[in-house]
Amino acid sequence: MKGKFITFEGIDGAGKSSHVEWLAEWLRGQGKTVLVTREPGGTELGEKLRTLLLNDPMHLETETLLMFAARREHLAKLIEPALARGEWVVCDRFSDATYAYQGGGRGLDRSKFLTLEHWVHAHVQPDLTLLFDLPLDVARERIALASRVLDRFEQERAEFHERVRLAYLERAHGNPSRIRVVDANNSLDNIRKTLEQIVSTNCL
Ligand SMILES: Nc1ncnc2c1ncn2[C@@H]1O[C@H](COP(=O)(O)OP(=O)(O)OP(=O)(O)O)[C@@H](O)[C@H]1O
Ligand SMILES: Cc1cn([C@H]2C[C@H](O)[C@@H](COP(=O)(O)O)O2)c(=O)[nH]c1=O
Repeated sequence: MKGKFITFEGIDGAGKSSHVEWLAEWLRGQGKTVLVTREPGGTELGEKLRTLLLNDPMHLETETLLMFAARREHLAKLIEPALARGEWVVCDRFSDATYAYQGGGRGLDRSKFLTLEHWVHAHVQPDLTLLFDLPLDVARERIALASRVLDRFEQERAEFHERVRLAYLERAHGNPSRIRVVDANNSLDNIRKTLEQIVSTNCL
């Protein structure tokens, strides 16, 4: 049977990464072979681009093009071959993040996003996207509690992150069959029950 492509999305600190490995293990328990990966990153080149993207100031269009360059490499080297082998791919962020961060957060012209999306992966879209949604102040509190060094995006002002959140919700509204909004202002256990239910209903 064909593999599925599942992506995780949400504002910084929404709690995505706390569930990516968990979902992969749960799917393995259902007999699936699962590849876990992330964006920007996933490949050797993509991880180098990630370091630049998360640390070096750059023009908005440079940032957008590098996100899609990393994505092109990721699709060619990891995602498409894994799906072709019948494996499942669980990816921490994908193009919805460009829509939300570069589009919503920074104001990139939507037609430029659509052109790049069409060029780079018109033929591949996630089967399911889990959008972790929660109020910004809760996400900020979680990040503060984790006391980690903040990257270039995490250092952005609250208004930037509010715009990112709204853009994600707007994208979900426009793609209701692919993007499922998960209430991330909840316990890990409750979120996991929700994920099990969504994935079972939509993918298994
Ligand atoms: N449901 C939850 N309740 C309380 N704390 C949580 C919950 N989920 C995650 N956290 C904590 O919040 C912090 C951020 O979580 P995590 O790294 O999973 O978020 P993220 O969405 O992947 O963030 P980023 O995109 O910035 O990497 C971590 O310290 C994590 O332990
Ligand atoms: C794919 C993608 C990512 N970003 C931003 C969003 C996050 O702030 C960082 C990645 O960090 P994480 O801890 O792994 O979530 O990159 C973006 O702005 N645009 C994108 O397309």
